[in-house]
Amino acid sequence: MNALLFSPVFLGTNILVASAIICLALWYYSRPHPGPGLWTLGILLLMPGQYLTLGGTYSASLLYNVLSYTLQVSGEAVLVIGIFRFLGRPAPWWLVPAACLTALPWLLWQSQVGLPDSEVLIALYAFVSALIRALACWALLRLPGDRRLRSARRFAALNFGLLALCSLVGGFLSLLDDQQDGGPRQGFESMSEMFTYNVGYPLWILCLFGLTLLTLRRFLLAAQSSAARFERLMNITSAAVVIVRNGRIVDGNPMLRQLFGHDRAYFHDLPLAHLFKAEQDLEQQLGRFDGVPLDRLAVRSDGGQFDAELTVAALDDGTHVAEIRDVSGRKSLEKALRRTASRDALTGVMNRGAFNEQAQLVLSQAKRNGRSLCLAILDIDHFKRINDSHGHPIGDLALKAFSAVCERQVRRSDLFARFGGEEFVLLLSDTDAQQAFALLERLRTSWSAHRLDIPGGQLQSTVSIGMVRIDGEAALDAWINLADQALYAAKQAGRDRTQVYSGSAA
Ligand SMILES: Nc1nc2c(ncn2[C@@H]2O[C@H](COP(=O)(O)OP(=O)(O)OP(=O)(O)O)[C@@H](O)[C@H]2O)c(=O)[nH]1
Repeated sequence: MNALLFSPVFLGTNILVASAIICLALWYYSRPHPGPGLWTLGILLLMPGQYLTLGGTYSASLLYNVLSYTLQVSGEAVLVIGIFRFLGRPAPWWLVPAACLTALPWLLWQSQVGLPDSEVLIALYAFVSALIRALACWALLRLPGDRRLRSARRFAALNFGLLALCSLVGGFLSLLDDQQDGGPRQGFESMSEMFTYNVGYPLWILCLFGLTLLTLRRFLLAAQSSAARFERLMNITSAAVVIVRNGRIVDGNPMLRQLFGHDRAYFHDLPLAHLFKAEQDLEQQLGRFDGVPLDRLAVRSDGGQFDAELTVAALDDGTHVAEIRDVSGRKSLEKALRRTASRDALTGVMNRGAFNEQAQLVLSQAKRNGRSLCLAILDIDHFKRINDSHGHPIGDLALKAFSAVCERQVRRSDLFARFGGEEFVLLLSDTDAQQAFALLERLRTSWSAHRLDIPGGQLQSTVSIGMVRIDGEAALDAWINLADQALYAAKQAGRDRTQVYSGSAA
């Protein structure tokens, strides 16, 4: 028992347990990168193979010997396959059956001689493992891969090379052991085992250290690459990016200085909210709107303001990353687009779509407040004749002039729009029928008095107007229809007049 407890074999197997734990940790922390998982598997195969040889000798059972041998060579092979995978190469799985098949010559020899010879098997294992370890050394030295891993690879290769040499020497010592007096020996009595555990295992620990170094170096390189990518991204992005801790700026990219016009020192420890106009409790908002863009008015060093989009996202170390984008160009474009979409292209007054939208609002507000409203449709008389006798461009000029005459006279709160062709609509807020009639008459007479300068003379025209007082629950279309009826009546009555709808809306 004492011999077992102090046996170097026991020490060796326990070193393998520790190695398996280390490789397991390497695998866990480097997932999903390949390599350490196979190293762990290799050691897990080596361990039972080694335990089977506990006590320094193989048993007389053939099955026991073969099982122990194949477990150990498979473990060595899987470990080397792990190195191939770590270096990003395809896994040479053929190595496992090839290593196991090396037991065949020994089995054949045993079948001839009869008695199993453990020292010869140990020697065979030593020679085969020397080959496998030499392959690991070659792979680490020669296989292409990330140049930045070169020094760590050389270190690991050196140790695997030395381990391969050690296996060779161990193998020869096993054969020497075999020449000596027969019979099972304890670990202390076997030269090969003494050599393996005194030289081989320290070298194995160095190999393990080499593999750990390689993995750590890969972590470091990955972190460095990610930091370099982040830095590059920060430098080329068109947005200001800041790191914020407790609502205060810790770091920012060059665009931050460019956007706000301050030097780098100004931003250090500055509350993020100071970059914006209304300094609401931004810190609270940061928590609530994680990753949601917020519209803010940002303030430059010269006091100038610009529309900014602020997006803040929490990082896992308790800090926030904030992206500040100058969106003033986009905002003014949006404004221009909105304006274009709601305006009539020829006259510049509101178009029918925008009128319908806004008129609905005015109607519902007036209903709530009990205010009076009037709606009128204005139609230039005999407009076809203008087109026919002076041409379409002059017709366009007349439409523009009519719009200008009307716009000059209506209030800002009134809605004036071109409905299409030579037809216009006017919604008068807070206006009773009398006031509306007076205004419409003023418009009508202004237009008939207007003289439009055209090539070869002046153009004069009249307008007919149909008006209705909005005094019920009917929808907008219904009021437009009634105003249209009044307009028709005005046209029928000889044009150039304002006709008030006299019937009931119902
Ligand atoms: N120049 C120009 N003409 C237009 C435009 N849109 C419609 N028109 C013309 O306006 C004319 C409208 O003619 P009608 O609907 O017969 O009306 P009208 O000649 O004014 O007759 P009444 O309304 O009965 O007085 C048509 O000749 C259309 O081609 C435009 O944008 N520019």
